[in-house]
Amino acid sequence: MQLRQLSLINYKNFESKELAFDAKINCFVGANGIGKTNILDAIYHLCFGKSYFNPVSSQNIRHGSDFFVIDGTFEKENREEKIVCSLKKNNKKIIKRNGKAYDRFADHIGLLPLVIISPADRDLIIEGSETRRKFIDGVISQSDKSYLQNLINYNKVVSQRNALLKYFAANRTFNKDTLAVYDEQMHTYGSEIFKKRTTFLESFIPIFQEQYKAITGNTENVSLTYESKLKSNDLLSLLSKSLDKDRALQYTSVGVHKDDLSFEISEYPIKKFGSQGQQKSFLIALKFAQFHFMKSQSGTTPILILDDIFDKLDENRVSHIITLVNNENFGQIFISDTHADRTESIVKKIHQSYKIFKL
Ligand SMILES: Nc1ncnc2c1ncn2[C@@H]1O[C@H](COP(=O)(O)OP(=O)(O)OP(=O)(O)O)[C@@H](O)[C@H]1O
Repeated sequence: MQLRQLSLINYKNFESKELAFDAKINCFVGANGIGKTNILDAIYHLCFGKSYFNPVSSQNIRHGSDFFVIDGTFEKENREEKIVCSLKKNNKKIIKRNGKAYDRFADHIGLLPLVIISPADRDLIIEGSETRRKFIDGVISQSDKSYLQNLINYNKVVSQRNALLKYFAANRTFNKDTLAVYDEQMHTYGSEIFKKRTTFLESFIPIFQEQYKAITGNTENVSLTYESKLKSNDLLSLLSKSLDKDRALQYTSVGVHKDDLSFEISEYPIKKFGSQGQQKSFLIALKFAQFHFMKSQSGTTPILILDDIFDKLDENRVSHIITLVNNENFGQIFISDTHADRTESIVKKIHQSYKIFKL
């Protein structure tokens, strides 16, 4: 799959921009704040219907304008896919595929697989567990629509259960039977989510380990572990055990909405004990593993976006990444970097066709 052309109107700092891409490697180079990441984000926007960096859609409209349009022509399995994503201030966003607007944006997800690696991914290491759950859920949902539906149903039941716990506390009352209805539903949806997360991670973790070894030259010992209380108990008994606690807290303290991933280097949390380069390598391995997983699930080679990934990596690691990109049949790649010379010398080593856009 590849993106052939991109045109932007009033998207972030671009009033108007037209770009035609190389089928393999495209690099955006230029000074800080010039708009390199904004172009990458526009590509992400076309594939996912939203920005990777700014979830408030209206803030992606260029200051002083009242709409944006992103227009891209992709080629997937020898078919042209023309995607237009537009937003007018105070209106709903519209995403059109070959001239036809989607009723549900969720239907667009998965059509154009893409993996992005950006400095913002550091949140996966430093932020709370929600970011890591979102990562797993995002990867699984792209190839499994029923997982996404289960997740939506589960989250709805959790908020209803929380509202009920609050109601009980406010009115100094309690009804075991009403709560049991929610517990049953949480158990049904939650067990399915737990099963799919477990199966996903069983195949994902070895790919991740392989990628990390390839990036670092097998010099470090890292681990990625799925943490869930459902590993040792079913959700119904967990809910029953934590009933007194939940009533006191007025929210549901156990369930798959509390699952996490633990990231360790030499058996210590990478958040506290990993260097910046080690953390970056860990994130790149995580995203490369996502790339391979998505490729095997969808049969389509995702677009790969590498936003500013070379900073803080030593020459060895950069050269291992180049070897990986060379060997492993990656498809179209978009790269941003502030150093034009560094980028050119790196992409030359990839031995593929490339285009450099100086912004
Ligand atoms: N809605 C908007 N309207 C106008 N300009 C915007 C808007 N949103 C962001 N910008 C501008 O976009 C610029 C940032 O662009 P971007 O993040 O793409 O830079 P970059 O080239 O990747 O820089 P760096 O090398 O520092 O990462 C900033 O100057 C910012 O003010």
